[in-house]
Amino acid sequence: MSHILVEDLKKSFFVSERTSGVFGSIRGLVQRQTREVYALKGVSFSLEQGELVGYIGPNGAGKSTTIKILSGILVPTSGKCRIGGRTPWKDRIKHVGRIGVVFGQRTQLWWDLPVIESFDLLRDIYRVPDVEYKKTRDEMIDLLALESFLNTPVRQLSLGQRMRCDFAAAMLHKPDILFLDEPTIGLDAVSKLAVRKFIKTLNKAHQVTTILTTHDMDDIEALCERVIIIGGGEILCDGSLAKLRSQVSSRRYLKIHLANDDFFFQEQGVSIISKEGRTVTLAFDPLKISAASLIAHVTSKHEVEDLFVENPPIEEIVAELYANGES
Ligand SMILES: Nc1ncnc2c1ncn2[C@@H]1O[C@H](COP(=O)(O)OP(=O)(O)OP(=O)(O)O)[C@@H](O)[C@H]1O
Repeated sequence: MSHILVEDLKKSFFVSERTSGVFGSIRGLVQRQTREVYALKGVSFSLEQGELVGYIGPNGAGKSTTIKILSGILVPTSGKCRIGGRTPWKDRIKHVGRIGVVFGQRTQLWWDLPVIESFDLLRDIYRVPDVEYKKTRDEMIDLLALESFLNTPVRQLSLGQRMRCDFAAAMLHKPDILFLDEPTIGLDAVSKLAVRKFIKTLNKAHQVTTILTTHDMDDIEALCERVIIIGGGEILCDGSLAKLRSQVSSRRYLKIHLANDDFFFQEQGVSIISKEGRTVTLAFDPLKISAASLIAHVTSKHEVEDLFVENPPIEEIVAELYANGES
């Protein structure tokens, strides 16, 4: 049985509309105009225990609405959602004991309290037995190297330190599901790598089913074998990064470092994307010309110092999918 099962989830909101002008304002006082906004238009997916999935989409796509429904904060307009055999918004109290949430943009720790006291408060809120609490807490302190700032008030921590504490806080009640919302936003390169390593460890060692929402495609490439893309309240693609690439285009790039400045090349299915100094980038369709024949063509006509075949960056693929979803 799937750990998370979502079937044809729909959610709409009614938003007030204001008519412009004085008459519009007066009419608005007596007769409120509303408009229905569809945040989710029938979203379906399922996740097995221990899966780590990237849930991505442009602004306003419906990511937060989905996560709020999955956490039991919002009730959908229609559709089904079962997590560990429970319906989140119906069994809310039991459900929140099974989930952990980390927001890159805000903390669940108490700003003025030392980190360790925030942890103790969370133990009381989630009613974690003391022996179990100490075991998990010490494991997290170790894994995330928190020892040196456990007695520092949260407001005095750097963003990287705070994020590590937030991860520990989310794990203290040993959830089997984690919702991560932009967990690396604003972090420096070293802290980003540390957070990604920790997410991987948690996911593998504890079999925590993890849904990661992010706009950072490096997070996705580093962490997710599977990606679900949502756009305009609908699922645009669900599968591996390889599937995602093949769904959009088979395009590849050949980057060439030339031995001298001159470059002239014409071939069907090949276009010159850029030429900067002696570095030329060609785009080609491997269904029309193989990388091997293209390289043979180029090297028969030009003296080449080095060359690489590259996939389009994942940002480019995702942007194309978002654009297709809008059209
Ligand atoms: N409480 C609400 N009332 C009215 N409309 C809402 C509400 N919450 C979300 N929406 C609308 O639903 C749509 C989806 O919003 P949602 O916040 O789920 O998107 P998102 O993918 O999380 O976007 P972002 O990346 O910007 O956070 C948007 O059009 C948004 O304006």
